[in-house]
Amino acid sequence: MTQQITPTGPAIKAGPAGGAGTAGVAAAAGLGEDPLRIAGTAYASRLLVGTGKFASHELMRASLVASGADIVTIALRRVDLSRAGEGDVLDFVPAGMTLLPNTSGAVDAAEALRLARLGRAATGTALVKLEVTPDPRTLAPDPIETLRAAELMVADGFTVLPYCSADPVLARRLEEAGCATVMPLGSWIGSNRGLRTRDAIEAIVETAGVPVVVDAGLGAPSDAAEAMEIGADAVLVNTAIAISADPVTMARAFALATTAGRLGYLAGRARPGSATAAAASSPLTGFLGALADGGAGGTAGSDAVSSGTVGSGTVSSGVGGGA
Ligand SMILES: CC(=O)[C@@H](O)[C@H](O)COP(=O)(O)O
Repeated sequence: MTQQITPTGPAIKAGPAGGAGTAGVAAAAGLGEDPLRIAGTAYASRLLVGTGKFASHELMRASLVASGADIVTIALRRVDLSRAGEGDVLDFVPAGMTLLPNTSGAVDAAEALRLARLGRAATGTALVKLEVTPDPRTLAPDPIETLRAAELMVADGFTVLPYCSADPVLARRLEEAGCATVMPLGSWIGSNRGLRTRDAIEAIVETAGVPVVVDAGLGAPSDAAEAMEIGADAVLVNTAIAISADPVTMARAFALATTAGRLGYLAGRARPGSATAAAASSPLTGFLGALADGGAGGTAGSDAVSSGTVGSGTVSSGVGGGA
């Protein structure tokens, strides 16, 4: 069962075939109270998934279920907008998932808007993942046309989630234009090269007032964890799941990694220390000496003693423990 917490707002239900779904990993990890909020709707899962490149619709469906995702993006160009035929890809999106139609293939703002309007008419959702990628080599988002399209779409009543360059200035402009998220790229779509834009993503995260969803290029679960650890609100993954040897297991792995990264971020990660010097994990001075002064005795290596605290709890460590 997917874990959309507030099944109201702009989200629509997809997939007449329905499905058992899977307990959202995020919910299972106790993150039900830490939902991802997009345009007033809360979602338990912070992993968004794409639907391209799967070997079959059935495998796609099983992978979506395994991902625990609440939001699934689908290229409007792939959808039979007339809904005339049987077995359209939409029929394999598990019930309960929120459809996020995308304008993949659009080369300018006008085309993106046209696609988005067709999609809204066919699916009933005002949510749109804006993609304007005129360069067939890199599929890099066109920042100028993306901003232009975002302004047009917002004015037309869409809830706009734009795929964009990892550029803090552009991200701010998209937010000012009324976008519901920003979705900076980790690396080129389908490249599986991971978080090549890490520094820029960190800069975006620092100032963004809308959710930051790292989209594209995340090639391994650890890439998703890294993006979440630096404060991204969510990640979107397609290729790395779809073309893996076992997409269902990989979907699950990305779900776990996304949750792990989020927990790491919430826990407040330790800052990296010196590159040239260690910092002992256990005190090296004033420890055994204090015991001797207090007359507690104890030869190193004999009794277990209490040492220090971790968080709020006292932990026990054997005397003579190293760094
Ligand atoms: C599916 C989608 O919306 C794209 O933005 C993109 O395909 C995701 O990137 P990867 O395929 O690299 O995960």
